[in-house]
Amino acid sequence: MLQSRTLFGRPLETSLVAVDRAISEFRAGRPVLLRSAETRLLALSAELADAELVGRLDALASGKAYLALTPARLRRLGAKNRTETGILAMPTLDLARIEMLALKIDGKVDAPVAPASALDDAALELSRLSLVLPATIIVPVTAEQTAGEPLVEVDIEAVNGYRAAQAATLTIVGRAPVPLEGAPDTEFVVFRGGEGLRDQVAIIVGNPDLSGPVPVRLHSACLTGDLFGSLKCDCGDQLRETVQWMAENEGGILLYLDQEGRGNGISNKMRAYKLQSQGWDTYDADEVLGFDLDQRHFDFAATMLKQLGVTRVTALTNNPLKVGAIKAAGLEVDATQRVLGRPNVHNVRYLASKRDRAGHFIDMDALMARAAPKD
Ligand SMILES: Nc1nc2c(ncn2[C@@H]2O[C@H](COP(=O)(O)OP(=O)(O)OP(=O)(O)O)[C@@H](O)[C@H]2O)c(=O)[nH]1
Ligand SMILES: [Zn+2]
Repeated sequence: MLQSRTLFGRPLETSLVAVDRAISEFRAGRPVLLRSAETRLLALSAELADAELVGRLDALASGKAYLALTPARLRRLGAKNRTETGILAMPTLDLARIEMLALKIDGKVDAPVAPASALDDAALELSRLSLVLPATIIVPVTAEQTAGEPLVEVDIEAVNGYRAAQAATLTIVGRAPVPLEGAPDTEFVVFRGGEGLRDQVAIIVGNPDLSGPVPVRLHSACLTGDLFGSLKCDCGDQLRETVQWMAENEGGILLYLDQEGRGNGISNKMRAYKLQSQGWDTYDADEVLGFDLDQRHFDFAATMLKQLGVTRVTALTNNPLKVGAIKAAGLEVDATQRVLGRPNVHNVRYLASKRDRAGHFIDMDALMARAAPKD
């Protein structure tokens, strides 16, 4: 067994390292070997497959290959009211068919959809962790068939336990004062681990009183909005206005979380934006790509807060999901406070969709009173 071997006295493989390796391999468009006690299968990202590799896997598959798809994608392909992951048999692995089912806007289910196994679900979880499209080509294999291949192998439990294990290993790796415009008394604290593929940052503004409810904002990364002032969303305004508000009041903590695109990653967010430019709303666009309303988890953010000594918070958000997640993770939420962005012609539909489809507490009249001069 791999686990009993060591590297300079360290276990050669921990489940976290195994999944990290599997993510790298998966993102590079290579098959990963997923194992349960009974079954072994090769999992390959549908988005990254090419004809040559698909041909080789087809030779190995003896007609037993299939494609695993999320309920969201299956609904978009015409499987009405689908709520479970499903698989479509691929007696021959055919790249054009894979692309039709996994990627095309006008794709349609063209064969019966069978229930997925726990291992298939883990294969899709691997694609989500890898921030590629959630559609996975699967080839069941025997140990003999892959003997000698330098495959990265990972257990189903390791994949399913990865997010929790990442949250449990969160550690502060650096902290320093970073004076900000309008908030000169600010400290950045960097944590290793958590969600996404990068480190997380806590921005402590002023000197919040940790014995009382601390004003806290969980802010998911938005490259376009936060950095470039994109007019398509409200993120940049929310980010800067929150920091400003904290600096002008009793301080607070903003967690800047590596959850670009509601956890879908920047490439999928840009695909969703392309669909939005063709008329889809923010949630329907994500569904076409195979994603649920929201991919984010916030339990690791609660762990960051606990490590900073916070037990009670005033949550600065309009998103009920964030409030629920902080409470579920064992922190007290004393109050919530709305974070108004600025509406403009480009983001008003997005804001209305958040209110109507994801239950965000957004008062459109209060918001419209703040219409930005820049549009
Ligand atoms: N998939 C997808 N993600 C988007 C889109 N527009 C913005 N985002 C992402 O949505 C997330 C917004 O996160 P937050 O600003 O933390 O907040 P929120 O969930 O809207 O809740 P609030 O706390 O009320 O702001 C960011 O990760 C953005 O990158 C979109 O059209 N599609
Ligand atoms: Zn944004």
